[in-house]
Amino acid sequence: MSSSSSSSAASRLARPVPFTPKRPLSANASSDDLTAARATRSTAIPSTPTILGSAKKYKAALSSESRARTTSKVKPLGLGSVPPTPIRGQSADGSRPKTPSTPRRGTDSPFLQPSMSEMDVSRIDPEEALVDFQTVEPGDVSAEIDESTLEALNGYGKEDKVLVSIRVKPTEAALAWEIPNTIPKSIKLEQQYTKSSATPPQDFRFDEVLTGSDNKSMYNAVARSHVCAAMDGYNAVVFAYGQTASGKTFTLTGDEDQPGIIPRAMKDIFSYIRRTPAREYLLRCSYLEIYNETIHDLLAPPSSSVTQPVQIQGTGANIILTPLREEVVTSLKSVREVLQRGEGNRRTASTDWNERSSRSHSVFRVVIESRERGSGDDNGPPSGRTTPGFRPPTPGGPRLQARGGRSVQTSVLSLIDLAGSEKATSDKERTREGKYINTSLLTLGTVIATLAENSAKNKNDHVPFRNSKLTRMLQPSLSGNARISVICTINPDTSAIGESTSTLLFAQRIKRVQLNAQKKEVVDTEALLERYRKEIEDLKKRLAEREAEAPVRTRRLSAREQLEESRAMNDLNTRIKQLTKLILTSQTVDESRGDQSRPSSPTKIDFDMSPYQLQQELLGARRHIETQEQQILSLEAALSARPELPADAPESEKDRLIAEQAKTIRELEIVVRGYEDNLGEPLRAVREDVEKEWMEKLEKEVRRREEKEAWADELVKQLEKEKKARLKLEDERQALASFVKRFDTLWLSTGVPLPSTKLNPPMPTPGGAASIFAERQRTRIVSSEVDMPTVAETDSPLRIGTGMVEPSLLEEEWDDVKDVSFENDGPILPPPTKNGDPFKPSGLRDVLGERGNLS
Ligand SMILES: Nc1ncnc2c1ncn2[C@@H]1O[C@H](COP(=O)(O)OP(=O)(O)OP(=O)(O)O)[C@@H](O)[C@H]1O
Repeated sequence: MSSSSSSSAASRLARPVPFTPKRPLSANASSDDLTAARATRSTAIPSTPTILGSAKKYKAALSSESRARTTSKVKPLGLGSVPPTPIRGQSADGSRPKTPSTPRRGTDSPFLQPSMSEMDVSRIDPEEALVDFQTVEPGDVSAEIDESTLEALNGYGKEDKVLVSIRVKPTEAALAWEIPNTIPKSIKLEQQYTKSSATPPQDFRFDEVLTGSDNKSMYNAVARSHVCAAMDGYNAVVFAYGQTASGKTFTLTGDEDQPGIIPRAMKDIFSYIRRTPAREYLLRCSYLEIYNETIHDLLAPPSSSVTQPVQIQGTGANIILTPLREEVVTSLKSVREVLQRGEGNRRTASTDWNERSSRSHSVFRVVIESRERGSGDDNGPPSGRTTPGFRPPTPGGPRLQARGGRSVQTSVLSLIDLAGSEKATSDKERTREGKYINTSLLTLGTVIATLAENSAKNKNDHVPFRNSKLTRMLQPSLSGNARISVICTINPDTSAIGESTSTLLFAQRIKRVQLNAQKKEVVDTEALLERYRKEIEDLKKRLAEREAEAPVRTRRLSAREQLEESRAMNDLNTRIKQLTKLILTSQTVDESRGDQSRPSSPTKIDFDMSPYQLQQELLGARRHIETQEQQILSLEAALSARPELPADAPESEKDRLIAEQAKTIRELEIVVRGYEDNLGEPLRAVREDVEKEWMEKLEKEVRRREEKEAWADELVKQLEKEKKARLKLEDERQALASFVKRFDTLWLSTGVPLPSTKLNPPMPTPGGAASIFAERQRTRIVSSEVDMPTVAETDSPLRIGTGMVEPSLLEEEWDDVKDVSFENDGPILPPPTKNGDPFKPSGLRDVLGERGNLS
């Protein structure tokens, strides 16, 4: 690069970039043209955002544990720094009292069983949690989100590709990259740094190429549309990828002067709520990091996060992280508290390149639950919507889900700061971390490459999501069900050409990944929002009952009991107020701007349900569907039983009634469909679990059977051999018997009386055939006990009683026995003749034959 071009490029890169409109029709289109083009491409945001969600089952628990780890510094946050919130009842050592979790459906109110209470918001004093979230980021006026901005931003909702942007870090050093004015949103290596000057440097083109330090324009260009998509019901993921020290954390978190994507996104979320009066919201945040391939919950107390790492459970797109703490946030103040706590727990360290390098991948997640506000939400207990156009057949008759019929839309916004790829460092520990970081980034690269290849060639090759925790966790999003924006950060120095090129190649690959994010409508009565609503309803009923009984009761109570009674009623009141405050509406967001009294309410949610619990949930949901179907039937009956309109009724009146009826039916269909969708996930999960369990059992049985068969074959063989050996023994016995008989006959024929001591019977001698035989048999039994699987007698094709084992020799063993000897087995002496003459040997040999015949 020449010095003049270098300086001009440097000034271009260092210059803050103004808001960059996305995807112009042509390189020189005016901004008005662009806005118009985007507006036509996008769908107008409905005044009532569409309903979506996935049924999440969880146990909720409010908790106020928020001890920061002492090992790491707290990075400055974009939301400004505030002193830690003092908490009433804090102990001397700074630890806060632990609050148990919310009782599950069907349990009594925590106020009736204080010791069992799992959700005690009353411990958080709103007065002590005061915060002015406007002071966090003066100048960034949330009112910027107006209808037209939203429409324009939502243009990206129609995209099925990942939004890929490059952010070039400002630098004082010599630049190796240029951003040509002629080709918009492109970047290329200066000619002089390409290896072969004959080849022109490659132009890398992206959705955005950003320079400078202005985080606001960066956020508007690459993340805002995705935050709005998440508020509109789509899952959305924004992540930063790049070499170490290239500016990922600066992009995601930022600093006090330039807040990054996370604080800006949270502010937009609250703005969105404020400008959406028709809906009410519940927001939950979680924050985790993947360090050396272990997932740590950054919001859990440090000790428990170390001892209890977060596990990824489930398969495919249905993964669950457990145990993972989620905290309900109701204001920017509570968000900031959560962020500060999580940031404090992140692992950072000084490396050769970055004084404060992230040594882990961090994921900040916001679960957004929302639903239409019911007619009874403002005054008195919510009673649900009365079906439009429906006149109940009986007073107070069927209503559309007074207890949980309104659809709840759930979406997740994930903001991810990946650890930076790096070379080996001078520090051993950093090098070890670096290996894990590089391996998981490599896996991410492979996964993206395979996905891109699959999309391009319409293939279905195996994607190695399971090769790292990061890709496993991102699997649902990368598989398509999320809108994704990736910001690839590069350091344009000449010293980092290799790393920057590799980042740009990664960015090019991810651009080819196909997405298909969907919204779906579900009726999720288990959603926390719904549970809060239900609990409020129950509590109000209890309070009303107590109040009605109060005049009679108090007359019977002692002074102390009266005091307790009034305390209990106070508790009920406080609880109702607190729960009501947790449910955000545009009205309460506005109120909280004014009185700043919304408490921060950390809530623990964990997702570890056993298959049994899941099945119970499933049964409950099924019963609910049946009820719904009954309701539909009775509603349809009621509709058809309606008095007909008089013939002379105006057409407009008829049309109105028809439209109302059609709407009613549509709503009922949505309710049922929602339940069916809702059931889909748990059903699949349960089926997969059951199938897996039975497949394992089956495989085990097959293995056992094969082992048994092999054993049985072995026994049969052994039996055959024993049979042969026995036959041989029998022959031997018979030969011996016949020998004795002939001998006796011969002796008798000599006329000499038989001596009183006859020929000794054959006895086993040590080392002889019988003892070898007994020894072999013993060894066989012992070895069969060791090697053979234990099989019940009834299982075995052969029965072997230990006491019944008779000595036997296998054929080859028998052959080994060279000498069959008997006790006193000396030479057979001829019997003396009557007159004392020696015996005639020839006759005897005739009778006996060769001695060898006996063996
Ligand atoms: N666009 C930018 N404008 C101004 N300063 C920047 C920019 N990008 C990065 N920096 C500065 O560069 C330094 C390193 O940035 P940062 O910590 O964000 O890098 P990183 O990619 O997150 O590194 P690591 O992967 O090691 O965590 C910080 O001091 C940051 O303020």
